[in-house]
Amino acid sequence: MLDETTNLTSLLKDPSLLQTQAYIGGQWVDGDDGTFDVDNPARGDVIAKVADVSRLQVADAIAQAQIAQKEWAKWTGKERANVMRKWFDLMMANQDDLATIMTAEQGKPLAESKGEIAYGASFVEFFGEQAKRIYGETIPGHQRDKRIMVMKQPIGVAASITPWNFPNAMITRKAGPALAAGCAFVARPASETPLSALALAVLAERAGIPAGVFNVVPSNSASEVGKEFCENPIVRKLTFTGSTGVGRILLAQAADQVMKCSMELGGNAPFIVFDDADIDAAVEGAIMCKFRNNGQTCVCANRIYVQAGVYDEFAEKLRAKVAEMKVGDGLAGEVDLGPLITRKAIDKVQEHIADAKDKGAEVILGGEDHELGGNFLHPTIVKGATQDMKFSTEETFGPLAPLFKFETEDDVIEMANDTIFGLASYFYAKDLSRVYKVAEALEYGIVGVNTGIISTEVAPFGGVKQSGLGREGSHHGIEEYLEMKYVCLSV
Ligand SMILES: NC(=O)C1=CN([C@@H]2O[C@H](COP(=O)(O)OP(=O)(O)OC[C@H]3O[C@@H](n4cnc5c(N)ncnc54)[C@H](OP(=O)(O)O)[C@@H]3O)[C@@H](O)[C@H]2O)C=CC1
Ligand SMILES: O=C(O)[C@H](O)CS(=O)(=O)O
Repeated sequence: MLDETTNLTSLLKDPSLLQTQAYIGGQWVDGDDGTFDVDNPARGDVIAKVADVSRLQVADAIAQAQIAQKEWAKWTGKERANVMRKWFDLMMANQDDLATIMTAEQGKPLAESKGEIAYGASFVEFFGEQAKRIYGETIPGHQRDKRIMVMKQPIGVAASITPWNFPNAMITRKAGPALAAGCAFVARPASETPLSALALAVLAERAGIPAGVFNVVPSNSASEVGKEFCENPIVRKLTFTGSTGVGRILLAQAADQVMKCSMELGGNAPFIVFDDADIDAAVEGAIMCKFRNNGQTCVCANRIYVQAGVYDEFAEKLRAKVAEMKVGDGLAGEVDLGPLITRKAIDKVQEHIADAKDKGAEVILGGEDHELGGNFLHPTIVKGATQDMKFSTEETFGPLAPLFKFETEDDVIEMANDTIFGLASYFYAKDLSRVYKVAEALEYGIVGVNTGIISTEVAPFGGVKQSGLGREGSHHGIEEYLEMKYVCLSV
């Protein structure tokens, strides 16, 4: 645990994983704009001062990436796969230290951080294997003297902007397919959590990923970096994970270059419990879905709809289980819920609770400030939630579980789909006909059936409507970093 006498370095088996300089073209460099502070969300202490790169330094990283990419693309898929496997192995060998760094800067419980390191590493492993399987095709000619080929080639330099909630996996979910495809990569991590990204660079260098192929440009000015990424003609791919609002800004900025964009944006996930569900399983699933990362994920249940006949039973069983959840410093030992990332995040949750109460909801657990103070909050459950309350249209991004009561299948499908978002959705039911019909009717990119956790590298993760563009993970994920070339031969 961090305190006045214990700093982050002393908690690490390999302190060299804690880097605060930028990693550009294979060199560790100071920021031309000085440094910015990284805080520990549990205690508020400054744990590191990290290089604040300038826009010129970002441009330099892009230029170096362009040079490196031309060589990297000449490597065979197998050669790329081999160094990516080493990167994966190093991530797993250093899982404890990477997790400690993550919890120190992001706050999630150590066990969740360890889980994220394995999840993040799985994208490097999976796409390293995919590097050997990037296939083109031949197509029967349209004339007797024509032969048609289709080639898949790397798009070039990819730039990435990622959020603080998954400081490792959101980067590797992009860098994995990018590097496997033969692209070079410039990563701009969230200002709250740059240390995890820089630790990834340390291991990429050790794995033998060539200088300039993987670059990390931490900065305190997100918009300046975003503009360089969008306006620099060398960048041909922008990949973003974050809020829909910022996604819109970046899409508008990238339009001038007609840049290929992947957008993993906000969500407002419905979690539906039908009267034929296994209620105990649904309670377990709701807890995992709602309170993972303290509710700070884009796929967390944001609205929990329970059919009238089982509403009170579900509410009481959920309340009893959540009341047992332990809140505390993620580094301090067995806790279920760490701090939220900032005080601003707390204020948003409190705003949603106050709004619900003003409109008639009943708080059956939590709701008040936590005795630990700071960024800690009691997990909260409200009954009597209705569609006019703020959490029905806004992502809470915190430990608030609003319980809505519904009567019929048609009613709940209409309410669940009544949002601009379309990322993840979940429901619990046993009847096969109902399962099939509801899965078809939900307007979301992801549907979890009798499960609250859907995250895996082997499946296509992404949203519809205003939750995003493109897919990450699965064999589909690498297509985001490839261009298709049609070759017509006259023979
Ligand atoms: N679909 C998905 O997979 C995910 C979606 N999200 C969504 O993101 C939100 C929470 O994460 P949060 O970090 O607050 O989201 P933000 O969109 O505020 O930030 C995401 C990233 O974008 C950067 N950024 C902010 N403004 C700009 C800009 N004008 N130009 C370029 N970059 C910018 C941020 O930098 P800085 O931190 O320095 O401000 C951060 O690195 C929620 O809405 C959540 O649903 C989050 C994770 C995953
Ligand atoms: O940032 C997020 O919320 C992640 O995309 C969710 S997951 O992929 O870790 O489930």
